[in-house]
Amino acid sequence: MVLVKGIFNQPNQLTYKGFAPKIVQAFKKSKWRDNMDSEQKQEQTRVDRVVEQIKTEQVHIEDLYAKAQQETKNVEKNYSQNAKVNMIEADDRIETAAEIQQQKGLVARTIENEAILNRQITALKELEKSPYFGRIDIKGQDESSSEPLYIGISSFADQNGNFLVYDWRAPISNIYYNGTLGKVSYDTPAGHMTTELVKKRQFVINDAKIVHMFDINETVGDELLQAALGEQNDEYMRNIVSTIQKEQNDIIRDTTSDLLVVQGVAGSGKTSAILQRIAYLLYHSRASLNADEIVLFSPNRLYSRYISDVLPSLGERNMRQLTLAEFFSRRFEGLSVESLFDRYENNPKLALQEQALQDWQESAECIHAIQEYVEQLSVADLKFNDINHKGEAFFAKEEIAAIFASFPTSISLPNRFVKTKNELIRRLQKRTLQEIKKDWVQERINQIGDEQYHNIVGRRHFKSYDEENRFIGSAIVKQSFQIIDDAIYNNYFIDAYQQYQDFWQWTKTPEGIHEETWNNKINNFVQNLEFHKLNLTDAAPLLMLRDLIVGSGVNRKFQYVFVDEMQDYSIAQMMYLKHAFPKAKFTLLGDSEQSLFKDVTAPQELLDHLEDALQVHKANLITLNRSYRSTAPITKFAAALLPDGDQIQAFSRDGAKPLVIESQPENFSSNLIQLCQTELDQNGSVAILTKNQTESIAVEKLLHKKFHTHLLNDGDLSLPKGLVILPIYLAKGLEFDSVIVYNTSDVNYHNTKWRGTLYTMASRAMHQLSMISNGPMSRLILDLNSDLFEEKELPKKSLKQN
Ligand SMILES: Nc1ncnc2c1ncn2[C@@H]1O[C@H](COP(=O)(O)OP(=O)(O)OP(=O)(O)O)[C@@H](O)[C@H]1O
Repeated sequence: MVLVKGIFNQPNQLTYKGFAPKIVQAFKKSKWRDNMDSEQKQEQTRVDRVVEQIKTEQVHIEDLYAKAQQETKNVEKNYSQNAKVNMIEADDRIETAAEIQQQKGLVARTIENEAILNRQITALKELEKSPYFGRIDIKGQDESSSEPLYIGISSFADQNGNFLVYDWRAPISNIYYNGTLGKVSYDTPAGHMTTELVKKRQFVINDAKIVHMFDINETVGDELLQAALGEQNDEYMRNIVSTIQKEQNDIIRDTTSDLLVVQGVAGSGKTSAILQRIAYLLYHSRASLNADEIVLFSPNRLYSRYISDVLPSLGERNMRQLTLAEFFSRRFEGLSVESLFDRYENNPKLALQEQALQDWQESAECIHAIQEYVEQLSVADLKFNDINHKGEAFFAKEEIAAIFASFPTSISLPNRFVKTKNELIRRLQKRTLQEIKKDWVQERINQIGDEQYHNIVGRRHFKSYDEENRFIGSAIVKQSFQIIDDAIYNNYFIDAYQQYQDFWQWTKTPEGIHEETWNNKINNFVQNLEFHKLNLTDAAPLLMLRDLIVGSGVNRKFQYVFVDEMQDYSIAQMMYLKHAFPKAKFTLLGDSEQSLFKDVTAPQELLDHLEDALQVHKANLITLNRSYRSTAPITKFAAALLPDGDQIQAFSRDGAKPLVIESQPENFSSNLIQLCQTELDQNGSVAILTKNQTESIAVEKLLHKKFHTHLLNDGDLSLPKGLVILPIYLAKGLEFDSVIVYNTSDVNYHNTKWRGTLYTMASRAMHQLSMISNGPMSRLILDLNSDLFEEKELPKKSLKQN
């Protein structure tokens, strides 16, 4: 047992969920019992004192906040007055513009100031309820006594600058998470420090009252974790700062790796770890990193919403969040890019040849082939498009090619492309000036209505009729030529799709892929284009090709990229992300066993592939094998579904064994209804997980008259309480109090390739798991050791009642 010493003030009241009665008994008799009252009293006195100071500080900050709000109002008022004046004369305009700029800066600063104070108030309110969760007593080498330090969600100092609470992210706090009693070390900006850890204590403080106190020796005691995990599922994920485990702490505090790969079993805290990692990074690089420079690729929008509260609860702003489908859609305007879910729903089975081709397209070799192709391109190979205006070529492709060819080949392809763009813009400006003199423009000027005149002219004064005529003419032509300007700006004068086809003709058919499969692929690509569709497998290579030619698509602003559920990404997609965010450090998390689309890859092999493909200097692999989400019986059951599941360690939390219910077709509906009712009676959130959307729709039809059901789909943004029905791919990253896996019949889950899917479904359950089949149960389940589950025959009587 990790517990060294426990101190309870009121042992009889130890009803806190998750605390074993054995522990309570042990401490009732414990020899430290005599000290308990006085120690906890002392700690409570300190809590009271700190809370008093927090309250005083809160009053002070609230006062500053009120003043800041007033200041923002004043500055904004000033700004809008300044913005109105002096727009008539050119000189005045320049002066006003400068003033407005200055005022804008002022507004932004006061708003920022207000936001900082607001965040401080929120943090203080949290601290007031629970000022800290940990205490470490450390003793320097030459010191005779130890010094206690208290650790909480944010730091708090008294008026003399003495820290009453240390932020959990402060260098010294690392000892709390990492150190066992004895000699410990920690890193500070000033270097590596060593000290002696003489005491480590955990607190549960609710509403400024100490509910529990433990003295522990190891990272963070199981007791507190038990309590945290025993609670019911929330609509939003919670932060885990008071119970971070050692391996999770390694992920959170890694600041040196360019590529951090985390392979963690289901429920091992990968998502939690990255969110606390983001909070940690924001704290440590406060001056040089802000939340807008971090992007998290999430599996779906439900997940995005589910995790959206963690960073704010730690006093930080959320990072940007995107799904891969959203990212691609933004880059292919006008095309509908297949999502992972479309692929899963529509095309689960590929013939061997098609699979081989898809594997190639998703590999590093495909991206390398694209790079080689682009390097050898000559002007003659480039597929230029005419830029059209009113059905005619405004810039013919021959003219564009000639401009391009006029730049020396010593200049890189993307640079020649940019120069071509600039030349086209120059030519467009010249033609704009010529166009003004044309009859159609003069006619339009003569017909111009009052409203349009005012829109164009505003409050300007002209010295002559000619000047006014030129001004209005230029506005009319610019409006008409806008489409050309856009085409140049968006690189529409290169036909990336034709170029991509050319790449397919140029590149050698990879080994093992038949010529026919290859040609079919090209035809299929062209056909899809006609319907404005693009296969997901084509997205990364096509974007890479386009970006390498035109030199676009790169965002150097982002410093960190996080990818959750990385097992659902291809290496080609990862390479594209690295290309798109060249300055970013990458943290990739996943569980290859939860892959719905691919085979399992060993963690080290995956890291080697990624290290190679992403060309990073410092790569680090961390594996997490302990699963926290589910009770031990559920984790053991889920692990047994996998051929190599024995590496998964269950966290010791008791619970009922998973239920396995085989129903005859005639009883299936009533059994399912009965099961739902039982689960709803006992749990806040119950999810029926299906293989796909079609099944989900069928379940909803069956149940909606009996229950208030929520059928979830790709577009849903929030996770309601009660009974939800969703396909497994939408449940990625989520968890529910109770999970019912729908129709685990042998017909539905016959093949061993479904093991990963069943594992993913089972591992979504926190407290209760049921598998219900229509007809004979899947062998994948029945073949498990029968100790792992409880087979349940639902009583006929109650079935009739339903
Ligand atoms: N150290 C911890 N303290 C308290 N709770 C934890 C801790 N680690 C994980 N958990 C809890 O365990 C559950 C699973 O965590 P999380 O979702 O981060 O795991 P995951 O590895 O991303 O899971 P999956 O891959 O299955 O989606 C969450 O409820 C989380 O709050």
